[in-house]
Amino acid sequence: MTIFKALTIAGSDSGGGAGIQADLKTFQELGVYGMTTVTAITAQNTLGVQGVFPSSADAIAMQLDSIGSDLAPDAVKTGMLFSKEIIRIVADKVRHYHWRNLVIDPVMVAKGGSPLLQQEAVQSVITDLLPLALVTTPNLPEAEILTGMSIRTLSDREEAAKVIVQMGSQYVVMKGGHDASTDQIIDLLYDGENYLYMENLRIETRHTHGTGCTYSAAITAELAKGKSVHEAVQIAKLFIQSAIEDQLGMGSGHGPTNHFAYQRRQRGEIHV
Ligand SMILES: Nc1ncnc2c1ncn2[C@@H]1O[C@H](COP(=O)(O)OP(=O)(O)O)[C@@H](O)[C@H]1O
Ligand SMILES: Cc1ncc(COP(=O)(O)O)c(N)n1
Repeated sequence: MTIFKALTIAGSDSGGGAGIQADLKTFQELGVYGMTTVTAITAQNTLGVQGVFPSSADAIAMQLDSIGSDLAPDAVKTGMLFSKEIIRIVADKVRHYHWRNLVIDPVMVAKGGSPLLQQEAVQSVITDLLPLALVTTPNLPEAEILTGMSIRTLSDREEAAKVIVQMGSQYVVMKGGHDASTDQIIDLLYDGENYLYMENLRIETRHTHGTGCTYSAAITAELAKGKSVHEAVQIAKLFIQSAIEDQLGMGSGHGPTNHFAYQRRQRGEIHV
């Protein structure tokens, strides 16, 4: 049996719902061997981010070299990258090791409002990282910051996706969870030619900590197994829907999603 390997380059979330922890749980649930490069340690729980401690440049470069020189990942994702310097190192190593199947989740702000990317680093995401990306997964506020556009209508979303593809990402998944004006959540997948809309009813819950991390990790895991981007995104969508729907109810703030739920559903242990 071949076990495929995926690498997450992201921040650690002590609360276990987002970041590296969400990514590894998702890889494991989807049958993919997970590896990590920790870009920062965050002290974090369901109430917010209490501290951010970026890793040193050497620590990041050496983790990437340890993996690159021995354990060739089949797919790679990035999450919290925090600074220009970290982005530059990551981009250099991705190029050096010829890592394909790169998923960029352009994490900027935690749900509670704490910055996870310095403002001055946004331009580095655009110039250093997006040209290397197979898939970029911005939420609506991130898409606005990357493109400088105000995104109100569906045609604004299409236009912004086009701009992100022009910046170099081959595919864009624009996540619609932040559009509070409707009960219908609309994610958009753009491949440079066609737009695919994926719609679902908003699940009423405050437990959405780590949704973006989990979704992009599921896409990465499926790409590692050799799935096409369209197949990977569709499986990831089912994964995140199950994880949001089957609530764990942990913590007194915005709790984690349920990484067990997708497999439990596949095994028939829970029903929609
Ligand atoms: N309340 C919800 N009900 C159903 N799906 C959701 C909900 N919130 C987010 N999602 C889905 O979770 C994924 C992450 O979306 P989003 O919350 O927009 O991104 P982020 O976590 O990066 O801010 C998307 O596929 C989105 O459609
Ligand atoms: C270390 C870390 N990385 C990313 C997020 C974003 O979380 P979300 O997936 O909810 O946008 C987070 N809160 N903490």
